[in-house]
Amino acid sequence: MDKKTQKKQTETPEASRILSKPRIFFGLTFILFSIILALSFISYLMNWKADQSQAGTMLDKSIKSSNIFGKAGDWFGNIFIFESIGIASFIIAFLFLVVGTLILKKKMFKPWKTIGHSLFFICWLPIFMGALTKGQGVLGGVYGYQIMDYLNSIIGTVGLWTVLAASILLYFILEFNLRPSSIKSKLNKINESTIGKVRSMMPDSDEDFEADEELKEEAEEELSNITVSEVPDSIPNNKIKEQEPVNVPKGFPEVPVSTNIETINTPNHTSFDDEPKEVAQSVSLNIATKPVVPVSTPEEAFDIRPSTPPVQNNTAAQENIKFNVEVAPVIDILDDSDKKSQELVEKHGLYDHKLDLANFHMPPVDLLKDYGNEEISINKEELEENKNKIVGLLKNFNVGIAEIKATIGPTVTLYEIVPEAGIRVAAIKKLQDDIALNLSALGIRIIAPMPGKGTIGIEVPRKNPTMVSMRSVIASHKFQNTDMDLPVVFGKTISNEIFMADLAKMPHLLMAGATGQGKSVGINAILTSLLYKKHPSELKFVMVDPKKVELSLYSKIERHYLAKLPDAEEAIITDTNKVINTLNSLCVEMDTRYDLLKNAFCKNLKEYNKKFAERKLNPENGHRFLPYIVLVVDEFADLIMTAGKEVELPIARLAQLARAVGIHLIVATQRPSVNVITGMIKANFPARAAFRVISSVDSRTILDSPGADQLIGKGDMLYFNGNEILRLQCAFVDTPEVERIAEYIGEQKGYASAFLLPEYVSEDSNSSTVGAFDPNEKDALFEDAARIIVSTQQGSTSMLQRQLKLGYNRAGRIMDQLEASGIVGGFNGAKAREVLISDLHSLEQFLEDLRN
Ligand SMILES: Nc1ncnc2c1ncn2[C@@H]1O[C@H](COP(=O)(O)OP(=O)(O)OP(=O)(O)O)[C@@H](O)[C@H]1O
Repeated sequence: MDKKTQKKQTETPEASRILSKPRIFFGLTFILFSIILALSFISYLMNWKADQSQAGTMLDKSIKSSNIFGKAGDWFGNIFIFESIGIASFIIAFLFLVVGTLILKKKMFKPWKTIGHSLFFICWLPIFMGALTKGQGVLGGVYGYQIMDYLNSIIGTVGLWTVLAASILLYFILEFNLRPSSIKSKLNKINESTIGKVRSMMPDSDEDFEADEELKEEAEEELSNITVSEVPDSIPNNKIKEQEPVNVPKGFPEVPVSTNIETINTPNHTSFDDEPKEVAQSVSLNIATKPVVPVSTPEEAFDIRPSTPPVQNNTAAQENIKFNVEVAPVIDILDDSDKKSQELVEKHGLYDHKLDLANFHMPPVDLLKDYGNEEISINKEELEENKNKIVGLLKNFNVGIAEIKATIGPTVTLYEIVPEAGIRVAAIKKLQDDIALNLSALGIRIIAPMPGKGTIGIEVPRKNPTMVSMRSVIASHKFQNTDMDLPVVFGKTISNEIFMADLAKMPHLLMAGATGQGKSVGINAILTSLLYKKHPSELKFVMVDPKKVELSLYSKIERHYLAKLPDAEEAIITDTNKVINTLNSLCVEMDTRYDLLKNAFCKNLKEYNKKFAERKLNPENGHRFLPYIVLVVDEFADLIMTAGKEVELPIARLAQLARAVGIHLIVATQRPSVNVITGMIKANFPARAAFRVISSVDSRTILDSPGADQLIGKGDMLYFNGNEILRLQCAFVDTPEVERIAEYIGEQKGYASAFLLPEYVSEDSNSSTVGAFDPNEKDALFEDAARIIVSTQQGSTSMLQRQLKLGYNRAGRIMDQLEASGIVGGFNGAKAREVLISDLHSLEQFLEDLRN
């Protein structure tokens, strides 16, 4: 069956029209035979009396026949007309014609319908002719007469005629859909000459033998007549034909009157005036298939109201019901704390974290050096030379090029190649190393294929690169109008666009690059962009610089932007031991921040600070405005070498958890080897920046792919954002520029000290750091704190914060005093401290002793 359908599908219309020879032969034979039969019958009817005697004398040459087809004609006439069905024999001849046309693939007749009609008349006509001629003549044939005679004897003459009339009537009603309304509408239509029009527009109307088809069309026209307002005159006839599925069913089914009837408008309503039920039928069918047409004036609508009284009653009833609509007022339910915060906001306004340094001025762009014209110059000779080199080289590897396009960036030109049809990118990818070797000039990087482009990219360094100055990117519209939380402008892309990323979203950055390749400049570019965008109250840096010289420039901004441990002399940490304490202190700060966020029901720092600004968080409960903290670690390899796991663990912990509380890490290293950038660290630093590294192994360590070893240095970098690798030219900011910025900030009024990180006391230095207890210096809340701790038996600083409504630092100091006095044990990591006094009575005695 499948084969058949396939065959059918593959046959073109022309092919299907070509007839095979047997087909032609048999088709024509049938048609010819039908003609012979018909002519024989006609001839027989004219001479049957004379010829009847000749029947059975077929082989007797002496007897001549008057039939135009001779004795054969006589024989046919005798067999079919006389001895069988009378003039209904013509239907037999006609059926031969139908079969002939079907064999010849002439779709003149619908075979099954034609056979159906023919059979009816083959049965009906002989009886009718038999009854009409009362057996005289040959018009009814022997069968016709005998059946008529038989029926006559059973049901009588009247009964016979009734049966004949009823059967022909039923035939017309069922087959041709003849009912009074359609006859009437047909007559109307004829009057309006629409049938003539429609038929003339139909392509094969002359071939349309079927009377029922014609009647169907008339029924459709009748429908289209009802919806004349919707069907423009210009709609061709085939549009009307499309309505065939809406054909009026043969059995006149009862169609319920739609309630939408009133909205139907028809200009022809007069033709249905006397038959409202019929109208309702047609209309509801229309509703099912066509959109309802709104009525402008109800008078123009159908006169069908009697058939739809419930609708009117309903409408009337609906009109009488009073219908009130009330819009519920939006009830703003404020709990006590919300009310209080609203009152505070009304009284003092939103909390402004910048107020402490209200007169602070952000550094102006002028502090950055103007390096002059940064427009990219196009060197046509260089472009041509590189192009020829690339085309020639790829030819050596049998890689044809269909198209080549160059995009000139600040330091490199990207040649995008569309390979010739048939050359697979995978094949070129295989050749990547060979091509790179052949294009051995430093800095060539092949990207096969270019992500999302289907081309191959070859990056070739320019002979005269254009420098990207920090000033140009900071002054750019893009940077000035950014809404990023921690905007970092790296430089420009290969297509000379300014590239920015949000450190808050990165959320931590791993940087690598061999010495002298631009890593320090890169860190300065990052810090500069943050300094140009963030107020000192919003951002604090924790700087770790084992090399001691790289970040020392920033010491001037200590009281504005830097954070340090309470006991640290300098904010920029250079001592490995202090680095460990600082990193752990950051972990404590992270935990504290999580506690604060949890108590404030906030998911992240931004939400928390917003709530705090709206005065919804009480500072007495330890809440405070939380600045972003950016930890910058230069020479990470050095730290790992000296402190190993002690550094790696807090870094990994911070990297894993700190993003939500606004602590972000920038970790830079010269040697991106696997023992420095361990799997644990790498997994938590999705954003990576690679300057030129020494080997492709290093490149793979930092970026998980080669390429960083092919860079040309001087700020040429690859940036991996977790999805794709981008080649960038890092913005250049020189040391004097950074100095100027630091000076500008440092000269302004700052905080009393650097932002103090929570104190972290390592287990082995417990006794040494918490000094001896001095009762004279004890905090005013010392005794209250001691009572809380002993009564709850929990040595927790955050509990003290909550209970005594203290800030973290004061609570921490009290806890240190409690430890020094021997009420609580030493710092116990994440766990609460041990409480050394078991009950309040003992405590009171202890406090009494202390007082004395
Ligand atoms: N973005 C840049 N644009 C132009 N030149 C740059 C850029 N970055 C660095 N350079 C040049 O490269 C030199 C070295 O840069 P940088 O000091 O940043 O290297 P480094 O990788 O930090 O080296 P080290 O690790 O030894 O400190 C700079 O003095 C400068 O001349």
